[in-house]
Parts: sequence; structure tokens; C-alpha cells
Amino acid sequence: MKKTAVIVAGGTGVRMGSELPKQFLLLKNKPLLFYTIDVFLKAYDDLEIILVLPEAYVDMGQEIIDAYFDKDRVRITIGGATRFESVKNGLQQVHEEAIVFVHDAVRCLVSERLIRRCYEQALETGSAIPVIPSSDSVRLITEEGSDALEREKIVLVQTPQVFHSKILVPAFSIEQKGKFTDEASVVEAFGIKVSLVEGEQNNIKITHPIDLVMAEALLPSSAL
Ligand SMILES: Nc1ccn([C@@H]2O[C@H](COP(=O)(O)OP(=O)(O)OP(=O)(O)O)[C@@H](O)[C@H]2O)c(=O)n1
Ligand SMILES: C[C@](O)(CO)[C@H](O)COP(=O)(O)O
Repeated sequence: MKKTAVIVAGGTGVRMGSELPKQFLLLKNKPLLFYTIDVFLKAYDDLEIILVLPEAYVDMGQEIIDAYFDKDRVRITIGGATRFESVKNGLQQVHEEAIVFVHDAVRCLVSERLIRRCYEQALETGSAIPVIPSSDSVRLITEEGSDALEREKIVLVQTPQVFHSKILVPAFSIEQKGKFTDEASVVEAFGIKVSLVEGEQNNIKITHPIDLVMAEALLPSSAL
């Protein structure tokens, strides 16, 4: 089955607070985005990438592709004001039936193993959403205060979120209601249940400055 990864790098990184969007910050001398593209291209020789970038950073993204990758395997498209819109723009470039991976560019520690695990399950069930257990206790904030939740019933959701294109592409034609924070919630709002797979503790989302320190320490030597 054809494999397409929509890598969303269209954000500005408000929580990181850096002038340069975090996907371009250096990790061991290479832009964070390099590691994300690299691991997907290595996971499958026949995988193509649709890279979603902010309009003002298309040239910077193209320079990374020209310097490190086979440019025939990576296409660039422009992002939107929200992650939902960026994913939607990326999906407009999916023209053939495929297994589609949607991945946060800033989860640069994702492993080839997780990418393959998600692919195999999406091929079988139509979807694969990686999740990990919470190490912390969790509470629901209510009008009265807060309630303890059963931690065993909570999971933390990661990317890549992987779907058959026949599910994902029509799901993104629905109107954005409230805030969709990931693809699984869009597909569910469209009326289709999703399947979970085991995620990875190391697959962190670089969000705050401390995450960069952790990513530098966790970066496998095979990625360098
Ligand atoms: N309009 C947007 C917003 C986010 N993203 C991408 O979605 C991923 C996860 O989003 P997040 O970590 O929230 O990134 P930012 O939106 O850049 O960060 P912040 O919310 O702190 O501004 C990132 O790879 C980001 O580039 C995107 O493609 N388009
Ligand atoms: C998609 C995601 O990474 C799953 O955990 C997350 O929802 C993205 O959230 P953000 O607020 O856009 O960083």
C-alpha cells in the first residue's frame, strides 16, 4: 500500500518562546526537523512526505531538504492558522489511496519501530493512534474544584496518527467544531472509532525549552 506522511511543521512555537520556530532549532548541530524527516524516510523506502510549513519558512524548509534528502520524496505545502488547518492543507495533496501518517514535526524522537507498528495496525484496522500510560495522577477540573480520575483509564496521546486515506481524507471535510487537538478526535467526530497502539516514552513533543534539553540527551546515536 502507498505510504504518505503528512509532517506538520506549520506552527510558530509560542510556548517555546524562541524567535525561530522550534522545528528549525538546532539539536546536535542539525535542525530538529531534519531528524523527523530522516526517521520517516528511513522507515520505508517507498514512503513520501508532504511537509507542511509556515509560508514565511518555506525557503528554510527547502534548504533542509536540498542539503540532506532526496527532493523527489518530499513535497512542501503551506500551513494554516491552526494545526487542524495545517493537516487539512497537507491532506489536499493526498491524491491516491494510501496509508497516511500525520506526525508533529516537533516529535523528532519517534522511532522507525513505532512508525512500522502504526503502519501495520492501520493496514489491518484502518487506524493506529499511539498512546502511553500517565506516570502522574490525573484530575478533572470542575466548577466546584477538581475530581480524581482513575489513572488506569487515562492514556496520553502521541503521533504519528495513522489512517487509511479513505477514512482520514473525508473526515477532514467536516467543519472544525470547538478545538480538534488531533486527528483521532476529527475521525471520531466524523463517526468512526479509532484503534490505539502502544506509543513510546521517548516520543516527546518538543513544546517548552526543557524539552530541548531532554531531546538532546535522548537522541539515539543512529540518528546523528
Ligand atoms: N498552525 C499550526 C500549528 C501547529 N502546527 C504543528 O503541529 C505540531 C504540534 O503543535 P505545537 O507543539 O502546538 O506547535 P506550535 O503551534 O508551534 O506551538 P505553540 O502551541 O506553543 O505555539 C508542530 O509540529 C507544529 O509545527 C502546524 O503545523 N500548524
Ligand atoms: C497531536 C498531539 O501531539 C497529540 O498529543 C497534540 O494534541 C498536539 O497538541 P498541540 O497543542 O498542538 O501541541
